[in-house]
Amino acid sequence: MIEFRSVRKQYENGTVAVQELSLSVEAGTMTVLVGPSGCGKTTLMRMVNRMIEPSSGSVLVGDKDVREVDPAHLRRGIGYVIQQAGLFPHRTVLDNVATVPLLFGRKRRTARRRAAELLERVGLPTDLGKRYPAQLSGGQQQRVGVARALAADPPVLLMDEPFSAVDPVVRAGLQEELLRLQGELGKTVLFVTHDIDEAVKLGDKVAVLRQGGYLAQYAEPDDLLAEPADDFVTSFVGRDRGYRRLSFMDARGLRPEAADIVHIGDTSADVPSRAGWVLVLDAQQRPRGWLPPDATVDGQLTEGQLMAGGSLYIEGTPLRGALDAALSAPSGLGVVVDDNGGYVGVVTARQVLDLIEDHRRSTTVEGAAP
Ligand SMILES: Nc1ncnc2c1ncn2[C@@H]1O[C@H](COP(=O)(O)OP(=O)(O)OP(=O)(O)O)[C@@H](O)[C@H]1O
Repeated sequence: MIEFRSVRKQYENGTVAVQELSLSVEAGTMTVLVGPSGCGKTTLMRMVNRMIEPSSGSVLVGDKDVREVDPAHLRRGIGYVIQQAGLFPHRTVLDNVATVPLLFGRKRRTARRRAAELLERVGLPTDLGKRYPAQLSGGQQQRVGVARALAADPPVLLMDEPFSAVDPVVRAGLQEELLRLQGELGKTVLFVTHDIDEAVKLGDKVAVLRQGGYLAQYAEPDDLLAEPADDFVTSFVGRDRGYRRLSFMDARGLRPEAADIVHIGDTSADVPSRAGWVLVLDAQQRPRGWLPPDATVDGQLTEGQLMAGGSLYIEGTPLRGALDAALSAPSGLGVVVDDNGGYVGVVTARQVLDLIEDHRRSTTVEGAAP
């Protein structure tokens, strides 16, 4: 869908921003360009919508060389999201988003209706539409930027460090939102960041660039963490890559076990005689916390008597969450819940590690020469 064929960019002052570089982005997938400052990410991205022309080589969008397409026409099919959202400060949020459908000749009322739909789609309450960009938080502005880029329903989205100006918590929320949106819309996305964690979280594939505009590696996130191509990529992906790979590891084979349980409101007579930790659930079977082995229960069990639990692991999600649940629980037992937050069972860190070991053995055997 997007293809770079031996593209090279040398600026007039002699700087070579991109060396002869080839890579292709499959339709409906998200590729993240990542690398340190000045390695040519933005230059490469801007060649797609002809904001920058390559010195040699070619860029294809949907099998067409972009040089053969009129830039205005080309850009209609390519949404563009930048850092700080780039909104018009003197137009309301709704009108910022409606600008694009208006440009395409839609009637004002239709354009506004479409804009309101898009605001909802990116997770913003529609009444924010009446405000001006300065009256929104950074994260909300970024969402408006995404809504505006989607307004023409373009098959391709370019996103240049869209989330780097917001704090880490808001940023994590925006990333989740983008993954959800992408799951619904299936755009072909090229996303630039200098943050490797963001890259492996978002990308179906990740292109690591290094200083001087070289492509160091182009791979799926799990492969990038498992087998960095060289020392540069190894140091760029960071030290805890083994742990981070758990984010991609399938939890099939994990067998939660039954814990000792009681419910809020139970009395001391209901609490099992025990040497170990007891998990406390509410009436909807949702975990509320733990009773330590030596705790005594006076009268009815209340939330005030509990020790806070660790993170909860949602059954079926990647193994990283299971290990985190086990390591963060005071009991050492990671609580497994279903999609609705209902108690399923518990797992220990040992069980998770054994499963990882099994995965490793089976992939080594599969990958071995016959
Ligand atoms: N118009 C220009 N004229 C000359 N050199 C430029 C121009 N634009 C960018 N460069 C240089 O080209 C190289 C690549 O820049 P580019 O902006 O593509 O990198 P980047 O990876 O996006 O960096 P950052 O993460 O800091 O935004 C840098 O050395 C930069 O100084």
